[in-house]
Amino acid sequence: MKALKHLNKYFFKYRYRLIVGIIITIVAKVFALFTPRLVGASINVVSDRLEGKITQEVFRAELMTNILYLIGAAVIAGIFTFLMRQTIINVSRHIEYDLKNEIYQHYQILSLNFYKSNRTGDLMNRISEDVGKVRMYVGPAIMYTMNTITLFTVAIIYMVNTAPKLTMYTLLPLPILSVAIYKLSKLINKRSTIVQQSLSTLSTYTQETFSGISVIKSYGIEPQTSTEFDDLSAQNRQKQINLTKVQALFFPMMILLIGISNLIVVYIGGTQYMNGEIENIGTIAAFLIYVNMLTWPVAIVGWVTSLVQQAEASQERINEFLNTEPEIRNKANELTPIKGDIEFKNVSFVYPDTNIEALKNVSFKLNSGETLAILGKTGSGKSTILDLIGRLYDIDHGQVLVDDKIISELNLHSLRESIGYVPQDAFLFSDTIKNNIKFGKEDATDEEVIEAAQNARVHKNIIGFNKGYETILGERGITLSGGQKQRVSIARAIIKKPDILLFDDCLSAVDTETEEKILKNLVKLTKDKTTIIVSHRVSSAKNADKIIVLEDGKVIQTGTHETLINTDGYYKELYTKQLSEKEMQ
Ligand SMILES: Nc1ncnc2c1ncn2[C@@H]1O[C@H](COP(=O)(O)OP(=O)(O)OP(=O)(O)O)[C@@H](O)[C@H]1O
Repeated sequence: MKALKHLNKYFFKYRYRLIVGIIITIVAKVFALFTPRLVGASINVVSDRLEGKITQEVFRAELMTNILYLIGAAVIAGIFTFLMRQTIINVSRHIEYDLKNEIYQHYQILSLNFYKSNRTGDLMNRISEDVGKVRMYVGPAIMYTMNTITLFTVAIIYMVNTAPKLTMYTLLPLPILSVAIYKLSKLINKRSTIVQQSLSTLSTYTQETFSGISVIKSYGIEPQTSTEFDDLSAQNRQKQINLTKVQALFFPMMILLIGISNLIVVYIGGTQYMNGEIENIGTIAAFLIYVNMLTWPVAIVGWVTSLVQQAEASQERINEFLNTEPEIRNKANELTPIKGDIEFKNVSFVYPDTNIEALKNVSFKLNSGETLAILGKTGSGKSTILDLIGRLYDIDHGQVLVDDKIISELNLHSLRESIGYVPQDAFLFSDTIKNNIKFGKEDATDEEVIEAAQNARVHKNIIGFNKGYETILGERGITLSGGQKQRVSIARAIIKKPDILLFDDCLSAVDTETEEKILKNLVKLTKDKTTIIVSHRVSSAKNADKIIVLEDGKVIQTGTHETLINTDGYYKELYTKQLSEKEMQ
């Protein structure tokens, strides 16, 4: 129960509703428990009449009163049972909502490393499946426990008062039932977890095949994927059948034990009545109803125990993530306005998960408003430099300075707010093009959206679509070409008018002519902004104030376009190669 302590703050938050819920539960059960007594009393009236102890008038009047009480008690019990669900189950839904939000907020502040070391499916499971299991503890488990406690207390007090010996015999099979149900529930849970896992394997496989359907079709491997699906599906079927087997035992077991209890009441109760140990025949009828009313709550004790165990395991998994500290922490509470000077001083960086040394002793300085181009072969560390400027990782060796301050001492929000970042793989949400661009600046006007799209030279493409800026992208919408995606992503970054612009090889999918035009627009837009352009093309780098060339994490060349084309090395070779390619076009 240690892990579940995390929920106490929520119980406290909803304490009044919970208390009302518990009172309502008690009232509902107390009224429900009038039924057996009234039925018993009615049978006694019948028996008295048969024996001639009461007149026909008294018989009628008493029977009528009992019937009216029965109806009244049933109606009140019904209303309160409805209210009981409305309060306790509603509280569990509120707590489920709060817990999901808490987990989501925490996910948001965790660093990239966390996302790399945990699978997305796992993150999603903990926020949905596990929270769902915890809710079962908060709602049904509490409600049924209260139910059982009330039923037992009220019923047993009455039963012991009327026939103590019969009570003892009647209740004998109930603990056996509870233990049996507990064992069965555990088995059911174990097998349902196996079914869940197999279902998630099946859906992950299906989702992947659908996402990669074009690759599957072009390689003509549909038959293989069908066979694999068939195998997974067959495994799933077997697991479902195994689950059904144990589930099918649940009700027969209950019926068997209820039957035994009924037999005991009839046999022992009957004998005692004949011996005169029990005065009224109605007591046997009342006991029969009590036994049937008590069986379900007793079975539930077993079920609830396994619910609580599952909730405990789920909450432990949730707590594991909630207790994960974000690696990147904001150390400055005050906002720090950013001007845009950037300096790397002997920076070395090793990716913690792969141990790859992506940067080795890198140094450069860029004044606010200047443009830096970074070139180099693939895997040479270019994107890593941009990641470090956005402080997606903290470094161990050297210093990254922004406005002459160590980056980790700046307010994290101010830093990221001042950066417009265009990643290598443009990621667009399944939303309208307009909203995708506005993502960079939520309160942007339509004019601003259009201006940004024009500067990224994607406006004409957008108005060519039937719904223009309202066109939906993504799975249920249209698919943009690689170059169009890159340009929407550029529009998203420039609409923010940030002080620092980072372009990570984001023109690779556009032709050189469009690249030229976009770069021209960018020169205007980035005049007073610090800009870093990562590229494989000299054409993207030639107008930069500074150029650095990376190889295997080290800076191997620094200069301007003019100095570098006159120096033997990577840049000059690339320039000559790309110049001749251009001439050949
Ligand atoms: N998130 C990461 N986790 C672990 N290793 C990484 C990560 N990102 C990059 N690396 C490794 O760090 C090295 C530098 O990668 P980086 O992405 O900075 O190169 P790049 O110059 O931008 O390459 P490209 O031109 O192909 O984009 C590579 O060896 C890469 O495998």
